[in-house]
Amino acid sequence: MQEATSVQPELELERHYVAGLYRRLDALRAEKAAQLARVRGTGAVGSMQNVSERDAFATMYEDRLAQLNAVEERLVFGRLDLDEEAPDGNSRYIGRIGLTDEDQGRLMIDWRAPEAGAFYQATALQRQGVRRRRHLILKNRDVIAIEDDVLDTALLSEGGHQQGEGALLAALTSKRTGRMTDIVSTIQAEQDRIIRTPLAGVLVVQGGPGTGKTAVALHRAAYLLYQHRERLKSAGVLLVGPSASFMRYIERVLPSLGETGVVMASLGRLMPGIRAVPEASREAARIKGRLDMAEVVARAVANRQRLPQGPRRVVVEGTALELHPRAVRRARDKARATHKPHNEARATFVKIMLRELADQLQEKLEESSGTGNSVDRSYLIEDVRSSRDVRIALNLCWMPLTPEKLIEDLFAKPEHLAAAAPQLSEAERRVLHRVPSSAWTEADVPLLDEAAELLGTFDASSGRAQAQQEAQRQRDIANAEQALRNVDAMLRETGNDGLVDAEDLAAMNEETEASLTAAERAAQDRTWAYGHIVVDEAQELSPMQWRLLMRRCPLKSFTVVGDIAQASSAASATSWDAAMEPFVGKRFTLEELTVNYRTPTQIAEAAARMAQAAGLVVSAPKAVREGEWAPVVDRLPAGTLLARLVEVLPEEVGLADGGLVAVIAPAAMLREARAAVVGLYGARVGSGSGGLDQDIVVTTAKEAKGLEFDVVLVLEPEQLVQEADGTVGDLYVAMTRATQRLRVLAEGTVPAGIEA
Ligand SMILES: Nc1ncnc2c1ncn2[C@@H]1O[C@H](COP(=O)(O)OP(=O)(O)OP(=O)(O)O)[C@@H](O)[C@H]1O
Repeated sequence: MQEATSVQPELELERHYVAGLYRRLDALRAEKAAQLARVRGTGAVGSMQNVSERDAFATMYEDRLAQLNAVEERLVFGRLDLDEEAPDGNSRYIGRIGLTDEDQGRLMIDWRAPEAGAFYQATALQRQGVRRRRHLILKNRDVIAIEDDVLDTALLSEGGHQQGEGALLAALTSKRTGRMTDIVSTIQAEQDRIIRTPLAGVLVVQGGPGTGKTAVALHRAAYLLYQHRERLKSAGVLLVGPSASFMRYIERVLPSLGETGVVMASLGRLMPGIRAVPEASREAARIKGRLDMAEVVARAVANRQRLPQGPRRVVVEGTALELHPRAVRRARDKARATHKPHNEARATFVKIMLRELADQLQEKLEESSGTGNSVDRSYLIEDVRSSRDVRIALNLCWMPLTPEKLIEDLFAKPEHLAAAAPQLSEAERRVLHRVPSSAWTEADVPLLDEAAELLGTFDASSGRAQAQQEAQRQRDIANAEQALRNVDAMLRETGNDGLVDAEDLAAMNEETEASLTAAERAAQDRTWAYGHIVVDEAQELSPMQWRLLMRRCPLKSFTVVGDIAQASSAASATSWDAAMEPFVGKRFTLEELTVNYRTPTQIAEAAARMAQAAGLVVSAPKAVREGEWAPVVDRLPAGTLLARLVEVLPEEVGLADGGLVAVIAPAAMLREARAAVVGLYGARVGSGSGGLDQDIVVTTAKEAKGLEFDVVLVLEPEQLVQEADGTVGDLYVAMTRATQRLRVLAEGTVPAGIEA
């Protein structure tokens, strides 16, 4: 039973309490700022150890200060009144972080703490000891309204309540800003259950459009970091989304939940140092996404370990030697038997070959100088090694390679691809052909990653780069441990006794790894093993992209959210079973979200009807609210679409009333549609999720994936379908981006179902 109260005394009481919470927040901020200034003020003198300790402290205070600053908005949003009288009373305040007073008395509970679970879970049927759940609605630092869910009917007789707009509805109907906000104050029970699922294993969350999958994924990342801070802070959490504009759309949510240590990457950025563009050819994307491309890459690597056609003559210090295919094969087999990556196994190959040639050289020298005159072997090996002939010959057999070079050659040299990919038809191989130095695409990234895995470090003939990396990692860890051991000394040195409490010390213990920027290191290190990976819009991933991500998390701890019906990329999954099977078999848990929080009923139903008419199996979620408008469809004579767009746009912008308007166009129309809209609105027009002052966006369905807008205009739906090889996934996505209003402009046929 939901009630809102405007009873003045209750409101006054909450205002008073919330003002106290903000005072405490201010005090903590001032305290941390002072500690930070003091630590910085100690200067960079002293031993390395002191400097690293000071840096560790500074990072700890910076992190805490950043967290305290991030929670300003809607610091507190709930109160639970309980049956049980606890030592600190029978009310609990729920907020973004935990707060205690100077005497460690509890003022507010972190929403992720187990005791806060009932705020999201309790119902009238299963009260979980909750008598009343109160939502506090804040504007800046002031409580402007309170709204009660009374779960214990005995309380109802207290009277004085009146119906009001729910906190949830208020959140759902608010204007969009182009940036996602957190939902921490209104997480619904089915979402909360998923957010709090234990860390281990693969959790797949299927949900139709607008069911809060992205929101749930982000809150789950924050929850897991809170619950498993020690483990996840050092190993890190990776969050993967479909595009750069999507990453921009969600980037503020985790910081607003006080979490900054998550590595976020779009599919084009999963390989450090590579900034990939979308794959233009759907057919190329489909082929490159196939799992057997892993074998193709493996064969391409093996093919770079070559045998000479026949004996090859090499000259060392004026003496002619022979490189025999037989000897090369023996060395190659031994090098392969090390099971090391290509560049690292090369060292074994080279060593054996140098020995073999040195033997020959020794024999020849001894022959020419008469028996019994032995020659110093170490000189011989050096002579062989420094011979240009030998270097060229050995490189031809086993060239050190970068992943970029291997994959570039694979697609630029038809004979390389033919040898590595006999299973592809000639037509398929032609699709993959491209000129050297082409831009890397999203579909190349997993191939580059596969190649990197099989090639190993480029500078590995000496193993130097790897050794350096390992040494740096060891130094980092040693530094962190040292800093911890000397915490007491540091406290004395900086005069911080008493200001750093046990909690801070514990936090430092946990965060020292982060102070060595686990997230930054992880983002730059292709071989980093994450503690958990969250994948959004996961239906789009190709098998090869999954393979890459599985490699990044050997523990196979994943949160995977998506909607199979929205799949539109060429190599996307047709079911979660099919997507997961190659990697975890049936060992994943499938959860479903069933309520659409974004799209009003009329639009949600139109989109579902259209999808079903096209034969798509959609889990059509129940929309949580009615909209003001039914979808509008303009059927237009040929050649008039853009003129009509220019005509109706001002009306739609007016109806958006300061909110966001998106024009979603087929790729082939994008340029002219943008020109038409820019002609009207100039610099107000943006792309992706829009910029600061860009409240009108012209974009493709692919770019709009995961985003939302108050008003959506879909141009030429039939063409959107054609561009996606006749599938309606993109159109379904486009229609379900609207939070208020949808208008469809069509010169061609209007797909069945859009109109009731
Ligand atoms: N419990 C909630 N309280 C308030 N708002 C919510 C809640 N759940 C979801 N929303 C809002 O609903 C909208 C849709 O959520 P979200 O983008 O996470 O859905 P989605 O399932 O990822 O959608 P899609 O698959 O269509 O991209 C967002 O504006 C989100 O903030």
